[in-house]
Amino acid sequence: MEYLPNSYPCEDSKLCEPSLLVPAPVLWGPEASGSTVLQCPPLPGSLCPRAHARGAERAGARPVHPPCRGARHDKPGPGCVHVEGECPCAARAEASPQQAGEEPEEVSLQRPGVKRVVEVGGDGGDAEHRLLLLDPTSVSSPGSFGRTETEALEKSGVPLELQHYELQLTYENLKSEEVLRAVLPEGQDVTSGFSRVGHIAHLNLREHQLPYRSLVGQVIMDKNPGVTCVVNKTNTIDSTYRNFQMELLAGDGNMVAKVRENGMAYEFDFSQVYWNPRLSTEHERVVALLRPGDVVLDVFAGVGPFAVPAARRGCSVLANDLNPESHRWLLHNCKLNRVEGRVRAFNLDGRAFIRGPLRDELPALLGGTGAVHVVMNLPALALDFLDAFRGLLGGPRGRPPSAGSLPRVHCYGFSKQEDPGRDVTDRASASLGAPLEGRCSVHLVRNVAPNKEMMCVSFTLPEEVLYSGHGAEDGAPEEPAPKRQKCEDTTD
Ligand SMILES: C[S@@+](CC[C@H](N)C(=O)[O-])C[C@H]1O[C@@H](n2cnc3c(N)ncnc32)[C@H](O)[C@@H]1O
Repeated sequence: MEYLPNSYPCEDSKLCEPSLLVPAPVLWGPEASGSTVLQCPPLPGSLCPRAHARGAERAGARPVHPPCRGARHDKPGPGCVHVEGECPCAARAEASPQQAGEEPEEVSLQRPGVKRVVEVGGDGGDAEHRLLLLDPTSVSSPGSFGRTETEALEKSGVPLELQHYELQLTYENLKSEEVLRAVLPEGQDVTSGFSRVGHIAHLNLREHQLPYRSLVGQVIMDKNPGVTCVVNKTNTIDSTYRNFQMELLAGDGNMVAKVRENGMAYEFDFSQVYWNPRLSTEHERVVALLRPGDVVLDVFAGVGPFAVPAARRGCSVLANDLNPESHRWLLHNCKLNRVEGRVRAFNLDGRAFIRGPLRDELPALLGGTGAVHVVMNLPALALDFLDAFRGLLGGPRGRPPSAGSLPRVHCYGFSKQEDPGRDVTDRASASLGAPLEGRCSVHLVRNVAPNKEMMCVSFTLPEEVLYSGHGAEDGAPEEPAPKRQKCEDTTD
């Protein structure tokens, strides 16, 4: 692949039209019988690492391409074979199809705005033949075809030969990684990975990428239909409300996102509240535990991803959040999903909510027919809030005989310990003042960072905690939580 002299976009955030000359392998065949010519063009290693790697693996050697360059991604990107122990990224490698012994992926050239089947010799040329353009990153020789493809070609009488075809690509036809690789200084991470919340793409650029932030933002917006706003998260997170601090890289700056999760619609100002698309499975898991008629007490409700679907399932919900913006959008989302009749929303500190509205309602709720679930998703701090349940319904008489089943608590916590399950169980026990071992279940929610897990510990609130005569003082915790704290993890 060769860059034309005018093919480089300018380096100051404005892109001019780059164009590339790409010798793409071509499948050549008569229209009817599909006779095919395949010939391997010389492939430049930097642009087709997969093809090189595959050849090398076939020959029993190690891949010859540089390991993947993405600084942060969950799995190797296109054209990238992750080399365990060599990749600079923290990727949890998934075997490539080739490594897993599967058929290689689609071999025809797939690029936006490029026709895969072209006339031979231009319009009015050879009426007998058509060219099928192949992806040079997948096909380097006839041996690149998988068994199914080879059999199909043989069956159609297509000889295995490759032809060269010169293809002129413009900015429109390039993928974001290719554009960024062309415009960023050599050796620079080509990070085009981002998370998406509605129309907003959010990145987490590293220090050395910041000089190119506007350029990266523009390319991501151009290359991803529906993205009209690109922001960069700064490395700090406001620990009180868990919303990101962010700067606008490209686009209209409209921060009000509209998303769907597990069949529910949500709207919120992404710059003001917490929202994490990676929690959708966890929200679904917990909501699946609920039955119509149950009661949900959501202490750190955010904009409603537990509360709204729980209400839709037929539960009554008390949902609380300290952030006035979360509270506002929670009310909005209840209306949006027509469940406002089942949700009562509060704007209190979690401890005040537990020792206020929750305590007031609990005796009546425990005598009811439905189960009572308490959800506490503030993983950095929630385990510490469990002491608010000590002696919550305590008194000289203890538990009244008429009290029904005790509440089921689902409390989240981060752990960096070798045994995160034991760690969160021990911390929950210490906070409650009662041992939970053997009386709880622990669920791994997700890996948040290297050596950092998000866990959920679920248990029935022990009677000796709820009805003990010695309650934690009402109001503020004994040691006030820091107002702001630095957090290495910017995703929660
Ligand atoms: C990690 S988010 C979880 C939000 C939502 N439950 C979810 O699953 O997406 C934690 C929420 O707790 C709220 N919060 C933080 N500190 C709080 C406190 N002391 N009391 C009540 N809510 C608090 C934040 O505003 C944020 O919305």
